[in-house]
Amino acid sequence: MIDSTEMAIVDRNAVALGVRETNLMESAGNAVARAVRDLDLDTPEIAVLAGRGNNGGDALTAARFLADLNPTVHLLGHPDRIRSAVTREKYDALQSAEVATNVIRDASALSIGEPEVIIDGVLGTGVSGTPREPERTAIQAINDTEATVISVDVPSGMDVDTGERPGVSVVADQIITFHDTKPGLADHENVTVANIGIPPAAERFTGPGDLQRLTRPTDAHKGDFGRVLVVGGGPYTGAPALAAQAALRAGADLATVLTPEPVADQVQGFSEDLIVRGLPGARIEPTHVSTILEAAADQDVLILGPGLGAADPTREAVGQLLEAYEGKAVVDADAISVVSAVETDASLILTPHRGEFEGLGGESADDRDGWATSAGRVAADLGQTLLLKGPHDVITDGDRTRINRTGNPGMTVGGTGDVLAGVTGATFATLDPVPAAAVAAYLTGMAGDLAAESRNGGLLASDLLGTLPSALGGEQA
Ligand SMILES: NC(=O)C1=CN([C@@H]2O[C@H](COP(=O)(O)OP(=O)(O)OC[C@H]3O[C@@H](n4cnc5c(N)ncnc54)[C@H](O)[C@@H]3O)[C@@H](O)[C@H]2O)[C@H](O)CC1
Ligand SMILES: [K+]
Repeated sequence: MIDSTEMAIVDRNAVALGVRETNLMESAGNAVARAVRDLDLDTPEIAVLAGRGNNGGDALTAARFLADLNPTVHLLGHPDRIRSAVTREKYDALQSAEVATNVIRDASALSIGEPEVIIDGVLGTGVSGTPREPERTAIQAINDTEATVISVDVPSGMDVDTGERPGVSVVADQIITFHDTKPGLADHENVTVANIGIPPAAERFTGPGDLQRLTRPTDAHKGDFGRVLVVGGGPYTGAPALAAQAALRAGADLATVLTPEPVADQVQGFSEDLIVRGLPGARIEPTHVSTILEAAADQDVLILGPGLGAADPTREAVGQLLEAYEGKAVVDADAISVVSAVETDASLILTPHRGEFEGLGGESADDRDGWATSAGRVAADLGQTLLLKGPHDVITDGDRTRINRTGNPGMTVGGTGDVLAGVTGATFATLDPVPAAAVAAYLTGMAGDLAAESRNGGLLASDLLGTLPSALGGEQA
């Protein structure tokens, strides 16, 4: 079962793996054509109703596979308004093959007669709201016939995630859906899931499709995209600054750093973009917990750990903080080992490297699947989400597991973990834990790959601050 957001991500990640969209559409169209032939009708009259999106493209492809049965195609709109090149390519092939086509410029021009079979390629997962003209008239015309109706992917007009039919929608005899079933099809008794050649890797591995989760509405305003609070520093000063800057570069609106007084000026010195507040004393300790909780109250995500050090008072403070905090937090570095010792109602993403992971009771493994299994077990035991860093990162909450393959050996340089923690804080502000960690791992690794591309060696963690915006924009190394 996969919803339309995940399907669009998987679709894009399949293309990034090298599976061409035109081939996906060929497989989709062929599956629909096979369903028509399986009706075993003797030279049936077939009407193909195609919208201007890729759902229409699938239907046009099916028409070509059925050309020997002389189908009639009804294209809803002028060919020049076909949305994608791949659908336009299928349309052009039909025209070259002289398959009978009516271009429906206006709903009143639609006349589909009394076909025995209708292929419903009017609207698919790209529908938004109630069907407008001429799709609306097409849907009604389909429902007014006695034909056997085969819907491409989803019955046109249905919201495939909810099954709702806000306006008119096709009453299908059969639905040929692609790759995996969809939530809205659960109640339909005749759904066929067609494998269209999208490999499981397109779901398991992160890719550029994951960035679709970060789309921003245009009417956004300050703070919509996340206020993050970094609690770090003490023995170290660069770490909290890197994490906070990375959060901003990855899309957070505001980054505040709470750090011990003696280093507050140094941390501020790294960047005027940060809001830095000092806490009394040389390190974070239990007396600071109430101040931190108060500051965290109007933030979206806490990033706990960069540069904190492992002194006992600091560990004690981290434990008290986690026991009292009920929001979202990224837990990194020395703060990680405290998590297994406390009860918390917070929603956490832990970002351990392998050593910190073993400190949580994780078992080392000699292959990626072994690490993934072990990480799933630790995540399930903790009831939290893990982003286990490695040559390939493992993201898991014990139920869903993703693998991130971006990044390069140059990123073992100090500070990249702080950057990852910051990026994760930014994504976690607007996404659920597993998608947030998956996008963050992909982005940080891609930023590292882009930075490494323009150098041979000598990568610095701060270089990633410069390439994160390109990675966010979908640029690939
Ligand atoms: N997921 C896969 O692996 C594959 C999916 N395929 C097919 O692609 C469609 C989704 O295509 P998309 O272009 O995103 O959208 P649609 O074709 O569903 O519709 C968009 C089309 O319709 C117009 N539109 C949107 N809302 C309305 C409305 N309320 N009234 C009228 N018109 C509307 C919009 O303007 C566009 O023109 C998926 O379902 C699959 O069938 C791939 O082809 C194969 C792989
Ligand atoms: K459809």
